[in-house]
Amino acid sequence: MNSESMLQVKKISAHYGAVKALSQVSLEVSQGEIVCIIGANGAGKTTLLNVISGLHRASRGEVILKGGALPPGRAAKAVARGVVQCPEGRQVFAPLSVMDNLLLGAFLRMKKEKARVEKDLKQILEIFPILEKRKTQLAGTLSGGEQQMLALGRALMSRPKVLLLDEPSLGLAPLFVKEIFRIIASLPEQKTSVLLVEQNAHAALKTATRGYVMVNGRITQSGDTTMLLHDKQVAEAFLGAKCNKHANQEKNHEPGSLNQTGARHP
Ligand SMILES: Nc1ncnc2c1ncn2[C@@H]1O[C@H](COP(=O)(O)OP(=O)(O)OP(=O)(O)O)[C@@H](O)[C@H]1O
Repeated sequence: MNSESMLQVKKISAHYGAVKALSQVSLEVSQGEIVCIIGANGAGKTTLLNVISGLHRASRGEVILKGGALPPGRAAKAVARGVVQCPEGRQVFAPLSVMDNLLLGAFLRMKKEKARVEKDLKQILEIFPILEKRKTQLAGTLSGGEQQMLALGRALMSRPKVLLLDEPSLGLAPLFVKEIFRIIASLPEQKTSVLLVEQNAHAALKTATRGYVMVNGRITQSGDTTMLLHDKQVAEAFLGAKCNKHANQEKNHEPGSLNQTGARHP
């Protein structure tokens, strides 16, 4: 990693009763970096985001933001420190207008930074023209793609240091998917660090600079996304036939150097 570390996850284990969902998971995100986690259904990706955002308490390990530990299981504290999660399934406030949903994203900043919040609102409406068009419409009446834009816009209204994105492209039409990833790719310009969880592994690996592969609650591979995109195991497991073909063309590439130091994770 070549710049300042923003988020560090250190040896996190997490359980649901007797079920172990995460085992010794460690990862790092630098300032203004986009990092993705890819993995099959049930691999533990959402659980990891929930641990980072304080929604689920880990049984072991710690989450460090800019050098200081986040108190485990304290979601409000995590938000106040700048860690904001955009959950799977959008979860916008259906009976409120688009505008009110966006303003709720800036709830903690409203008293002290009113002028700044208004400026940010203007900027968000520029980034998401669809929300500008529908700003008085009730959020529950928006299409799925529009709700996803709103959820992302609302998260950005809090000016997060670290944005945790859980399946932002889930169930969206291709045009919306393209637009969502275009916006995500632009976030480092605002110095926002992004940890992106996606089933659409190809789009995630194209958008992020580094990636982690999660299998059964463990990180099994990590490294530069260009490398992961060309890794045979990743291609076979997550990228489908089209990319398999691409990966097979690179038969001589031995995927042995997948983390930053060139070693595969155990
Ligand atoms: N509330 C819960 N109670 C019990 N087990 C849970 C709970 N939530 C998740 N799990 C289990 O923990 C494991 C990890 O689930 P998690 O939702 O983190 O996976 P995921 O990688 O995000 O999956 P998906 O891509 O399908 O959303 C799974 O085996 C799941 O069944």
